Amino acid sequence: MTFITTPNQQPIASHFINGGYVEDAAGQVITSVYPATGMQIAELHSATPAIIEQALCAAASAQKAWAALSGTERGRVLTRAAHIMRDKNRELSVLESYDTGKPLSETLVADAASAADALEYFGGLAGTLTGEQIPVAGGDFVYTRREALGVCVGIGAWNYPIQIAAWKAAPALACGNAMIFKPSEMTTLSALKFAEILIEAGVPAGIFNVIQGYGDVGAALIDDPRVAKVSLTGSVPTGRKVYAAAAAGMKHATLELGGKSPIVVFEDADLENAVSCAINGNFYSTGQICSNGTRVFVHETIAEAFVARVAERMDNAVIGDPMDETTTIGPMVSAAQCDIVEGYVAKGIAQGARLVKGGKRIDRAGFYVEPALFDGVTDDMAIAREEIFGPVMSVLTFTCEDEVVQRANDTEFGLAAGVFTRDLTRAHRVAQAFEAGTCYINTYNLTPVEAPFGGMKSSGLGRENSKAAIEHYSQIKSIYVALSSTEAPF
Ligand SMILES: NC(=O)c1ccc[n+]([C@@H]2O[C@H](COP(=O)([O-])OP(=O)(O)OC[C@H]3O[C@@H](n4cnc5c(N)ncnc54)[C@H](O)[C@@H]3O)[C@@H](O)[C@H]2O)c1
Repeated sequence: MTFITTPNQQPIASHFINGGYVEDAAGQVITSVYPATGMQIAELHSATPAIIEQALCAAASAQKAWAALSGTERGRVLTRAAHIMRDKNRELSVLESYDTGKPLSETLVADAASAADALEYFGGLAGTLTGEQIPVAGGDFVYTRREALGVCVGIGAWNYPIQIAAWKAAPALACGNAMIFKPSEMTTLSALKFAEILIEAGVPAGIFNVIQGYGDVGAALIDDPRVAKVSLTGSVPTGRKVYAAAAAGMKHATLELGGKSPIVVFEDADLENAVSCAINGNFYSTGQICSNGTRVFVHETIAEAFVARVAERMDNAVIGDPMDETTTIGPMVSAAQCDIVEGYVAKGIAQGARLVKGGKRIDRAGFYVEPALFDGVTDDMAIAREEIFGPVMSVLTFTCEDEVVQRANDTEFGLAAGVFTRDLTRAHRVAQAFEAGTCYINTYNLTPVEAPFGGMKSSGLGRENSKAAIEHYSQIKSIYVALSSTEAPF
């Protein structure tokens, strides 16, 4: 086994407010750990009330001037930021791999690159955001303006830190809002670099701020009357708390939450394609993806062949050093996340599922666990009902379409779903019957910025990416214009 080094990744300071780094050492310590070694790479501080106040003041005082620019001017800056991100893709990817433990083979293509896509897409859209002119009785008319909400708060999860920051900031800034972003306390580093890049591109100071902290910092931001909106990426329990806090202040909310998504493989599917997509849809990012298809329903006539092929291909996984570009499975983000996986593997076995392979903690430094494959899983088992957020694939069998659609939808979640079949009408029929925000036919887990992404049921509210995101970062004002005088009854 090769020795993995743990280079220091200490940022200039913990927070980025009003165009520069800021520190307040009185804040609770947040230790950043490299998941491949378990060793510290940085030490930051949670935001104190003084830091929170500084960020709110900066955002509130910068926002109106930013909103007063034309959309084209705002878009030009965001597009420039996209180019800078692409130029710095390797540097950002290396940092993201240190922060999350995800292999560089992934971060080079999926993290900063996706963030750059968001900046480019919403930069292009910014100049096209217009209202409409509505003729009404008597020659009068109404025109509408699409206006910014004001100060928005973004709160991130730890699995895709820079992508989450950009998926929230790009539409927010395109619409003329300011943002305060609180990364997950597990992955504090890349949002600071993202803030630096926005400044370098010409985003005015105060328009995008990063403050670190645990849940209490996120909660304090949402409660502040200067905040108009919160967008959270996180778990369902946190989503419920954030939605309740937003409701109390009558604020806008976008919630990107967890899932337990189904992949349905019919007997006529291209088996190798379905196997590839199930592998990606369960083990990419070591299974730490909200939309993963962790309930794989396979038609009973091909289930044996499907499981055998997945198991065979799992032998080709390269588990190891995230910085080695041949590595395809890195560590999990934390020891706690490994414990959760081990707990679910034990529950799966105890409840009668067959562990085909994997699922064991790997005896080495860092937070490594083998990807796990279960078959013989039934709908009532914990591994088929609860979000694990780790590399555990559960294979269930089915007999007919109506039955599998009903079982696929029998969950509190509704984030994503996939169907694999060569029958075109069945593919569309099943995709339309899925109760999920993002559905796939003969592929899985692709999230291009042009397409809406988000959940139904407990998986969330609102949509990120695409033109749909604009609705969630702007509000419409109607202005009635009278062309004649108004009569009064007296
Ligand atoms: N739907 C999506 O787009 C998407 C994407 C990635 C991850 N996720 C979900 O995120 C979860 C994993 O991430 P996690 O463990 O970081 O989630 P989490 O819910 O524990 O934390 C998410 C964020 O919320 C903050 N937070 C916690 N309590 C808060 C409160 N009361 N008020 C405000 N903020 C608070 C945390 O500090 C963190 O920044 C999984 O459930 C996963 O499915 C969803």
